[in-house]
Amino acid sequence: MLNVKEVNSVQEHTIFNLMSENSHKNIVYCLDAETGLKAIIAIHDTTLGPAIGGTRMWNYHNENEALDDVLRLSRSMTYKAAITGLNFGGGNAVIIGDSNREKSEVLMRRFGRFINNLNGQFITAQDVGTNTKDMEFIRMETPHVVGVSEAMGGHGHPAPFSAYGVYMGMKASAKELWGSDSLSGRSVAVQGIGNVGEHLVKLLREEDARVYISDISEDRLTHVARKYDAIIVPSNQIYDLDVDIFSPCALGGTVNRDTLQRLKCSIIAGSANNQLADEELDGQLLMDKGILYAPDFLINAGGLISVYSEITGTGKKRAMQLTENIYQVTLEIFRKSKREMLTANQAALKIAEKRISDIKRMKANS
Ligand SMILES: NC(=O)c1ccc[n+]([C@@H]2O[C@H](COP(=O)([O-])OP(=O)(O)OC[C@H]3O[C@@H](n4cnc5c(N)ncnc54)[C@H](O)[C@@H]3O)[C@@H](O)[C@H]2O)c1
Repeated sequence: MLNVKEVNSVQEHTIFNLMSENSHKNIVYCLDAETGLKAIIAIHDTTLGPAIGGTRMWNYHNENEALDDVLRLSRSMTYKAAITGLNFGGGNAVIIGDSNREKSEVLMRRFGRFINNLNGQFITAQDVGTNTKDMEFIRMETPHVVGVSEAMGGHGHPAPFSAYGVYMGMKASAKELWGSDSLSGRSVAVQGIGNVGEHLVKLLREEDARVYISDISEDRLTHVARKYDAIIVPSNQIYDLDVDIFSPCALGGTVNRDTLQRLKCSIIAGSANNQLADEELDGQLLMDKGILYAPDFLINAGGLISVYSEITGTGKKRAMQLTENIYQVTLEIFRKSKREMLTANQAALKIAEKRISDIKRMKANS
């Protein structure tokens, strides 16, 4: 059996290895016995600006699962900001716990103090399990938070912008595949109808698409099905539907070797971060199967655009215009992917990485 020193060195070795695998810059563990706060903040890259990213509260099975999630989420924020042309770096935070039972004002405010200690290196906003009210609790302890209500000078929840960007990415995918970007009469399966999913269902139904929905929350299902006349399917059957488009809007990793054997769609376009369990392998499998994949970190950037305009004061209208541009960028990515024989994900990553390295060089030389 390992002694404490050996255990520590094994853990240290593992975490450092994980950090260096994707060049993460910083990881902060936040623990507070009084409030029960257990959180991890990961900063991936700050070449373009301060790291920005959501705070997710989720009942992770263990710390490793939380660490894995925050490392992947923070990395995708770096590329999301880069490809969208924003001057932000990538970061993310996760709070370990059940957001329905364990969230409180003091817990969020204590977490806000940890963010404040980073002196602006990390700015946060809503994600799964956190809402506008939580961001306002964090704001009581630090200015480094966005997504607060309009009454407090913010743009409110960024989800409508995220959903609009996903919708634009979906329409661009339809244009690429079918020659028309109309989604009228098309069938779409939306997995996860939370903040983003519900707004997306609204947009799709307004265009007269046939929409199937799944969620682990019965309340959400009943609410969204009634409001938008969407068709409920059991969670485990969403992958087997014979639909045109699959839209993952819950958690990451739902496009993987197992689900790819079941999916019958022609397009995958959704809001969830890190949809591909294995970017390289699953990206290639998608290509081999002839499924067009709209890269998640590109088409779900509407929320980031919204909080960027909150910080810069450029207004909601401008944020919507920038979000609409996701349509054009998605088409460009598909063209690059065909031209250079890359998966769509690789093509998008290449553009994002180039912007980061160009700016890094420019800064180093001036
Ligand atoms: N909120 C934003 O503006 C934004 C921006 C970019 C990316 N995203 C990503 O989009 C996704 C959704 O974000 P959100 O803000 O709507 O979160 P949310 O918490 O409001 O909604 C997530 C929904 O998914 C459901 N869900 C969880 N596991 C599920 C499963 N296995 N099957 C079906 N449903 C399941 C939850 O019950 C919930 O209703 C997340 O991956 C998030 O990181 C969100």
